[in-house]
Amino acid sequence: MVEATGLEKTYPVRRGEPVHAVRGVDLDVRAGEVFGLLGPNGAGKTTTVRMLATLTAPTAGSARVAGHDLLREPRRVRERIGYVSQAGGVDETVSGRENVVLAARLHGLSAREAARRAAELLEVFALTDVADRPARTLSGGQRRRFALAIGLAHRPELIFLDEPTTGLDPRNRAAFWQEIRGLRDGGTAVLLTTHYLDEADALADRLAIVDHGRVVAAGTPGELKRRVSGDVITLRVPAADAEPASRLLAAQPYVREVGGDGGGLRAYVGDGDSALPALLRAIEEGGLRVEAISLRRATLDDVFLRQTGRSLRDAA
Ligand SMILES: Nc1ncnc2c1ncn2[C@@H]1O[C@H](COP(=O)(O)OP(=O)(O)OP(=O)(O)O)[C@@H](O)[C@H]1O
Repeated sequence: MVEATGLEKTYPVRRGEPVHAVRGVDLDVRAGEVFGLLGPNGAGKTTTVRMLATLTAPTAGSARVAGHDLLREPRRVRERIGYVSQAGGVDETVSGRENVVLAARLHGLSAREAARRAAELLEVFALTDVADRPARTLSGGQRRRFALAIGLAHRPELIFLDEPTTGLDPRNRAAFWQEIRGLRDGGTAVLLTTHYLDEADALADRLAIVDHGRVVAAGTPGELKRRVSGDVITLRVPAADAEPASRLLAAQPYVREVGGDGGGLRAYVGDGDSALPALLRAIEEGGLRVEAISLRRATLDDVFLRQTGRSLRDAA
């Protein structure tokens, strides 16, 4: 669905250094999958998606999108894709239904076909009851679902969703994830951007983690987490003990990698349940003090931490 090679985007800035928003991104999104671009604010996710959706021209690189060359056949690409921006693109002055009908008409459906398609989508997204209210009276969750229906009006093979659940409450988010899974199961490929770790983990079949305009890791959530190792032991020690504690951790045969500082040292281990008591013994024998210790499974944040040295939570 998407094969991108070396995509770059540089924005010229008046009286300033140009901004290298995207610095050489390769992507491969297959039919029938939800693909996630995960990264902090400003990582270049929106710019990448806007390039793939023909909305802004790449400075360098090439891509095939939905079977067509992005640069040579942008109109063909546009016919086959849908795009839902962060803002959502719902016209507030008319009803939700009219929004969907209008989108279908714009893509060349007849008035009758457009009405039928709109009714179908409103049913799928449980919007029929609120479809004829002015769009400005809709809740945030309803508005998001209308934006999705608008993006799907012309039955695209691939839909781009930019931060689809930002601002939704947890219940609406979970419901929206189900809608997105439903799209995929119905054969529409989905490329979405997110800065939520749990969203990428729960929703993406495969993902690329982006930072400063580059892909720093890519794979299924499971593969990425396995790459980090199994479990993470986090220790808080007094500042004076941070250096020796870090050395002591690194010297343990079952510790694969050490990261962080005194505020939160991280030891990546294969099997946390057996490593934890061994580590506690080693610390005691070393005469070091520990203020807090915890064990958890590796998350996508650990993948990001390992690749960039920062936590996605702090970076976002
Ligand atoms: N039109 C523009 N002119 C100059 N710089 C821009 C422009 N659009 C984006 N940028 C810059 O490019 C970088 C990447 O922005 P982009 O919106 O792609 O990131 P993002 O990962 O989608 O983040 P967010 O989630 O905050 O939208 C940022 O530093 C941003 O300020």
